[in-house]
Amino acid sequence: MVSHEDLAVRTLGPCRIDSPLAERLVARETTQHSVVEEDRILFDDTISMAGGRGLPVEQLPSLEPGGPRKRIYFDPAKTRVGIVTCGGLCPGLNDVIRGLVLELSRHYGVRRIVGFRNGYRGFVPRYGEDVVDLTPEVVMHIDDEGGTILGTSRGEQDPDEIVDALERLNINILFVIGGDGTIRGAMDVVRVVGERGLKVAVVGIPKTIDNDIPYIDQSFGFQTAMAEATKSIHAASVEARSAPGGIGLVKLMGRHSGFIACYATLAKDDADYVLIPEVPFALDGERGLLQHLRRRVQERGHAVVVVAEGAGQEYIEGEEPGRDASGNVRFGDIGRLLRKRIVEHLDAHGVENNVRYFDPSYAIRSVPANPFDSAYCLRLAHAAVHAAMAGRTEVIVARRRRRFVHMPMPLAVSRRNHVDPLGDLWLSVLEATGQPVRFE
Ligand SMILES: Nc1ncnc2c1ncn2[C@@H]1O[C@H](COP(=O)(O)OP(=O)(O)O)[C@@H](O)[C@H]1O
Ligand SMILES: O=P(O)(O)OC[C@H]1O[C@](O)(COP(=O)(O)O)[C@@H](O)[C@@H]1O
Ligand SMILES: [Mg+2]
Repeated sequence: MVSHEDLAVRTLGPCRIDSPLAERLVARETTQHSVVEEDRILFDDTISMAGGRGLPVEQLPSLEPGGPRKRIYFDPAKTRVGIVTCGGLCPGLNDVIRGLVLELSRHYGVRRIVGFRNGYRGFVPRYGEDVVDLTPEVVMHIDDEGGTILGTSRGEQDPDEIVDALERLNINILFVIGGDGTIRGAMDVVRVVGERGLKVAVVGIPKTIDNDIPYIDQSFGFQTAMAEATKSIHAASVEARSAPGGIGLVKLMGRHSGFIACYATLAKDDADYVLIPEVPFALDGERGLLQHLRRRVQERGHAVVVVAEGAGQEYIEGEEPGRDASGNVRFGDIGRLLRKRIVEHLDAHGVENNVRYFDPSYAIRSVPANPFDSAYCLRLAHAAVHAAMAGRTEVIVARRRRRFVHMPMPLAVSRRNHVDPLGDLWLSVLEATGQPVRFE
């Protein structure tokens, strides 16, 4: 249960400097579309959850609103900013970089902005990475391309070496664009900054196509990645419907969460089965997937199976799951295993089958952001600049229930966002595919 204390935002100190945006901050008030900076946003959004706390309303857990403050902590003329992108690629990384640079330079008059190359290793001398001067001219059109102009990496780095670089370059604000690993790394940086008594704001923009960041509406890039995934599902459906016993099989990224598989299926309502890490499934047996799939192919002549890469790992034999440089699990290939088991099962029952296996893998995350994610990335970047200039630190900016908020980093990494097997998203998938609630 998230408490009031979990939502407290750290600041570097009082805001005494008039914001350059002050004249734009006309008499705002809290409405359904905006929140004044003195107000807060309730965390619970149902009567039962809020009422269940038995607390007076002002003690209910609440989040600090995002957005520009009338007074800021940093003097823009003396502020130097660093930006880093870490972890896997995600549509919109360049949009966030671009948004940060344009907001800082155009609206706050911050002139010195550098990009660190290839993730956190960009701070560490032994990698010999140069920093990149970021100006509006440099970033103006980078959002046309996928990936990140700064490069990224995985693998832990020494936070003391990162803070050494911040001190050498006299950086006052660091924006980290990354997922749970990056945010954990940023918390180590915040710890060392505090130990050294430095006044450096560290603000995160949460990133992952997996949508596994908790308590936020959706991570940027997720919508673009799932839209890209629908192309493979549609192709699988065309192939399946074009051959006797046609079976289209699509494996999608998402690591431990099945959101991409679920939403891509709902968007392109062509799939007969969706398999996700959150819902175990029996392969064999009278009520197993293979029997059900065989009957579906016999009755209908074709079928499409969408499998999230983290599903069914219990069936991967002889392969110890690897780990990447950051310690994230590297899965066995459930798509290849399913293809093998489906062909064996249908052959054994004399059912003609033509299985077409699609693994778009990196293709769904290396594309440029779609217009929704581009706009979302720009707004996240604006919120991140407002938060940092106001001296907020050890926070991520996030969109929650349609409002931009400051979420403490410890909360952002306290758990992983998963598809709820009892939730409405999974129910919609079951309704769309017609698959049984359980294969057991
Ligand atoms: N548990 C951790 N503690 C501290 N830093 C971490 C941790 N996990 C990852 N990092 C740092 O964050 C970077 C990105 O993490 P990774 O898990 O690869 O991607 P993501 O941030 O997208 O989850 C790594 O290169 C590493 O420097
Ligand atoms: O890029 P790698 O190291 O091959 O990792 C692939 C993994 O990265 C992801 O794309 C997500 O990466 P991040 O969480 O680091 O953004 C997963 O969906 C996928 O399993
Ligand atoms: Mg991660």
